Amino acid sequence: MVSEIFDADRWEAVDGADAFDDITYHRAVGVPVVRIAFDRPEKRNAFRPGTVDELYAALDHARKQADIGCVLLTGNGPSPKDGGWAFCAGGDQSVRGESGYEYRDDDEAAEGDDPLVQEAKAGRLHILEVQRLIRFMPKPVVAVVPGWAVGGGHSLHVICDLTLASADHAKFLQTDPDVASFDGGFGSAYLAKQVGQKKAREIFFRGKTYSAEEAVEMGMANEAIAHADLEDVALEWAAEMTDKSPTAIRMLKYAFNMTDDGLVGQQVFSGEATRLAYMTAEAQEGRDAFLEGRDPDFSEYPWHY
Ligand SMILES: CC(C)(COP(=O)(O)OP(=O)(O)OC[C@H]1O[C@@H](n2cnc3c(N)ncnc32)[C@H](O)[C@@H]1OP(=O)(O)O)[C@@H](O)C(=O)NCCC(=O)NCCSC(=O)CCC(=O)c1ccccc1C(=O)O
Repeated sequence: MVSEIFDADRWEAVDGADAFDDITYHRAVGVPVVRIAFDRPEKRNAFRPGTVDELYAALDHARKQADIGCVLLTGNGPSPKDGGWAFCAGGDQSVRGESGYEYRDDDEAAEGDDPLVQEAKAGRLHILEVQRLIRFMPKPVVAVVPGWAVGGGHSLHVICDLTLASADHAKFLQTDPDVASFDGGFGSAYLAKQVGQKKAREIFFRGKTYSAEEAVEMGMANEAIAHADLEDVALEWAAEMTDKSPTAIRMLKYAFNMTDDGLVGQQVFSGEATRLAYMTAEAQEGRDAFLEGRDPDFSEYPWHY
């Protein structure tokens, strides 16, 4: 069983996904959507360095699939130990070393036997690279939260484009300051854009647990959904989004990002504008003129207003 609320008839494993230990990776049947899930339910889906490597690899694979328009990011469950549900409980504190999270025991570095990584047990904080991948991915990423979203797991739901939460089991909690960690980027400052400054500071400074309904009310989740229906509804939302124009959705995501992402946001949006411009006959005339060793003739192309 992948997860109790996973409908095996609606998904098939992505080729090569069986190489993953800490996540599962599926593609929907008949809908251009993938499902990536943390698969350490006995640890409330906390991530260790290898989990982050796998998550990055799956997300990057999904990013590059031209026939995939939406990613669902979730956590498998329940825990076989106590029946508890989790989206993700953040960094695995049991492998936290002095400079970050360490590869230990069966958690192998993606680089294989790289002696620098293995011998030095270099600490990793590369969940931030995953955050950036989600942010800049040219398609919506939906956090599907079936249980705890805590610490770095809370930050992950914040960075996702949408959040759907189990009305029965989702719980949102920021423990970063309890374990002397702080996500000073999207996890906090972008959260404040969603829920307002006072509420974001309360979430971090107080460390109170919020329900799905409260998360919706304060603007950091889109909808609270009956637990048994959570994945079906997430797939319905994804199907709606992927029926729309890929270019429009991509440009909208980057437009929403741009106001908060400074020059990098402008660069990403503008890069896509350049791609669209390259598709015009006008741009092709510029290229062809260079290749043919002549002056370009743009006289046929209007100065649009
Ligand atoms: C999530 C809890 C609130 C759930 O509580 P409860 O339902 O009572 O279950 P437990 O019995 O506590 O847990 C069950 C089982 O899971 C293990 N576990 C849970 N969370 C973790 C974890 N994070 N690491 C390791 N293990 C975990 C727990 O030990 C139990 O195992 P047993 O073997 O059965 O005993 C509660 O569990 C809880 O509060 N968990 C800790 C949450 C937490 O503090 N997370 C870390 C926050 S810091 C972080 O995520 C850093 C992320 C990061 O990399 C980063 C990097 C750079 C800049 C910023 C960041 C950033 O902060 O995001």
